[in-house]
Formats: sequence, structure tokens, C-alpha cells
Amino acid sequence: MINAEAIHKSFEDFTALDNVTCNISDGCIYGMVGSNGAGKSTFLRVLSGVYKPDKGYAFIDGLNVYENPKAKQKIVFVADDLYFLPGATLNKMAKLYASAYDRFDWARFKELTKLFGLDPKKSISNFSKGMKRQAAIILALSTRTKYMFFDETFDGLDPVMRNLVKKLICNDVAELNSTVIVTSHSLRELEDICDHLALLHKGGMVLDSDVLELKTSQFKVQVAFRENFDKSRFEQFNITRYRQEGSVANMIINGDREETVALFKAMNPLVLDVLPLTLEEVFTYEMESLGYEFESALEVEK
Ligand SMILES: Nc1ncnc2c1ncn2[C@@H]1O[C@H](COP(=O)(O)OP(=O)(O)OP(=O)(O)O)[C@@H](O)[C@H]1O
Repeated sequence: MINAEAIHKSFEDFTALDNVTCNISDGCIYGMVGSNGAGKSTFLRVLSGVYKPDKGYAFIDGLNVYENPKAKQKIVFVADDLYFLPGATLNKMAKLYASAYDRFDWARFKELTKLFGLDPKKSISNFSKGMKRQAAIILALSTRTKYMFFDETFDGLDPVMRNLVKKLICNDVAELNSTVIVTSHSLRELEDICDHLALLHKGGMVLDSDVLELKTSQFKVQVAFRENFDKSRFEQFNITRYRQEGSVANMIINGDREETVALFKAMNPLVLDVLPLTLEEVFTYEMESLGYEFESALEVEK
């Protein structure tokens, strides 16, 4: 279990993380989205014990992470800016990882280098950007650590490799109950594999929610009646957005879907359509209700 408690991190007079709290259960794939400079890398560096928070605590399985080899043994971190020893091959890097991680799995390392089609005897400095990222992923997945943190790792991979890495991560979570944090600029990049999604904006955690709950607790309703009506007719619902044109009303409702449908049907509408929201829509509305503009906080793909 990961417990980050009121984390605060500044660089001179600049606040990179401001009172960030989150608890991540074992076996969870936790996606963290945020724009450039939101604080995603800083947060992962605090969680992996690279940075000491100025205030607050980062715990892994109840162990304070900073300067704690026992906690660090449980974590592997694929940083945004990758580092390999100068002139090193994948085999040489694997030896380094094996000396640091007790559970380093050589059979898996060999299997993954084959699967990704990388030559373990070739100097990594001659690999392409995407291949370097693959090399870092192979090393991380071979450590067999319980906690794996990937900083914008998918963003630099082509679609085929991205799907392969997502599949491998999901398998590890299912088989080993690993806990994974992935960061990205793009919500769409994360929504298909994450159980939980968080949005970091200007160093603050503005949203942190279960994906299923996000997807099911809000929905769009389009309803029309023969007779005249206005918003007051729907007072019993928790409406977060409302728009009416003539006899047709469109609204976003927060609540239990089945219960809401039954209540609407009892009103004998002429038309009733209940549609799910995309995660992007949910994030937009949640952000707006918090007084933020979603598009300024995140890359929205059109
Ligand atoms: N070592 C450092 N020294 C000074 N400022 C830093 C340092 N590390 C991060 N920052 C600042 O903290 C803020 C958050 O940076 P961080 O790298 O955590 O953001 P990010 O969300 O990962 O961004 P990106 O998506 O662009 O990688 C930025 O304004 C950055 O300039």
C-alpha cells in the first residue's frame, strides 16, 4: 500500500507539490494525468525516495521511503529522462539491476528482450529513443518489484509497443498483485488500463477517483415533454449542468442511474435518452465544478 500524506515540495521559492495526499491500494493501476510542470515527476521522485518532501510523508507498506533501502528494494522507477551507464549494453544494465534488486528475474529479462526484439549485446547509446524506453521497461519488469512507477513511459512508444507494455503491466498486476503508477499528459493514454485516475494541476491534486465510479456516477439525460416545463421540474435530481431549448432539456446528473431512469419514466416523457459520459467529459465537468478549466490543465485530443 502506498500512503502519501500532505506532501509538500519546493525548489527554492517555487512550490512544485502542495499538500498532495493519496492512498493507493495493492494491485491497483493508478494513472496520474497533468500538463507540463504539474508536478507528476516530482511526485514520483518523492514516492521513490529520490526527493525528501519538505513536509508530509511517503510510505510504502508502512515504510518511510526516503533513505530507506528496505523500502527502495520494493520500488522500480522508470523516469521520464532515462539514464544508462555510458556505453552500456542491456546485459550490462541488467547486471547492475540484478546487483540492486534481490528478486531480479534473469529468465524474464531474456524472454522480454526477445519479445521486444532488442539485442542485449548492443550498446544502448545506439538505440532509438523508443528503443531506449523499451530497454528501461524491460529492466523494470525484470526486477519483479511490487511497486512500479512509469513516468510518461507510454508517451514515447509507438501504438504496438504501447499495447504490448500495457498488456505486460496488466499481467503483472493480475499475477503478482503489483501496484503501478503511470503518468501521462493524456487522459486517453491511461483510461483503458487504470483502475484509478488522479489529476495533478499546478502542484495540487484536484481529482482522485475510482475509474468505474467516475464512469457510472454521472450521465447525460435528454428529456422532452409535451407540456411546458422548466428546470424546477427536476429539483429532486443532483444536476450539474442544465440546458433547455423549447420542449427538450439536456442535463448532466450525478447519482444512481437506474433510480434516475425510473423517476424520469414516471414523469411520462415524450423522449428519454440516458447516455454515459466519456472520461474526458467527466474530468471536464468535475474540473469546472472545482473552478478550473479542464483544457488548461490537460492535453485534450481532438
Ligand atoms: N530539480 C528541480 N529544480 C528546480 N525546479 C524543479 C526541479 N524539478 C522540478 N522543478 C519544477 O517543478 C515543477 C514541476 O515539475 P515536474 O517535472 O514534476 O512536472 P511534470 O508534471 O512531470 O511535468 P512534465 O509533464 O513537463 O514532465 C516545474 O515547474 C519544474 O520546473
